[in-house]
Amino acid sequence: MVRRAYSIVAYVAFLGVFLYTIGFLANSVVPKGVDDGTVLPAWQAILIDVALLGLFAVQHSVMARPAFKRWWTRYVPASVERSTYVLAASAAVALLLWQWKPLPDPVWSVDPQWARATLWALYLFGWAFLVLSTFGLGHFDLFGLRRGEQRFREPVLYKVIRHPIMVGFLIAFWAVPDMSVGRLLFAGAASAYILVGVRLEEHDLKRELGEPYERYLDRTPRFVPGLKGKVTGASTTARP
Ligand SMILES: C[S@@+](CC[C@H](N)C(=O)[O-])C[C@H]1O[C@@H](n2cnc3c(N)ncnc32)[C@H](O)[C@@H]1O
Repeated sequence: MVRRAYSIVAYVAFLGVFLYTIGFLANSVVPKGVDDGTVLPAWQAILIDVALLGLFAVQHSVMARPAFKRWWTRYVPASVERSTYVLAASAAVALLLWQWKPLPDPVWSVDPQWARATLWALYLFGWAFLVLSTFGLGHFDLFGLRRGEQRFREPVLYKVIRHPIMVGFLIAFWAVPDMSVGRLLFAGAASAYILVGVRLEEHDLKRELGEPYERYLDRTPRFVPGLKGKVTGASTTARP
């Protein structure tokens, strides 16, 4: 009962932070957007923002490593491991949203109304696409509400690319009509983290899921549909 309540609290925390982030990066609806707040000297703002992004990256990657999971499930019951991970990630993002220092100088600003509307539509599409993708992998397992077994899955979007959730984030980070220096720092650093993070994830999944995932790596591109040819028996068996 207590565990159930804990996992619901973690999920609600994630949902709150997630929805706030959509408004934060759009500079609308929420009280403090990415370009709002006290403007500090640029070097100070950059130091603080990079530290906040770094904290999230360390939390997210270290706590996801199998060795770390083995170690801390000696202290945290395995049944709440995922919820604790979700809670820690939500706390790291909440801290970032709260303490983020703006660098509001414009980098680009798109003028024609139709282009602005298209970019906003793409922005919302990115968020919707990533939410949809989570359901393919088991939304409630991913966010700690249910404890499913770790097994290889290849739902529809994952047949086309290996990382649709990350593609959704990348679209949402870059599809923006008004790009400030601060927003660019966020998009650049978060994108770099995604490029590293997916490699770490693939490395772990190869070990955990074995051959089905190895074959999957061979036949399915990372981010861009069609970049790699469809699998042939030869490409799979040629792998040492
Ligand atoms: C936040 S999700 C991101 C998944 C993927 N990188 C993406 O962008 O869609 C991370 C979790 O998905 C799991 N995962 C990723 N690909 C998977 C697959 N094909 N089958 C099963 N689990 C997978 C990983 O083990 C990890 O726990």
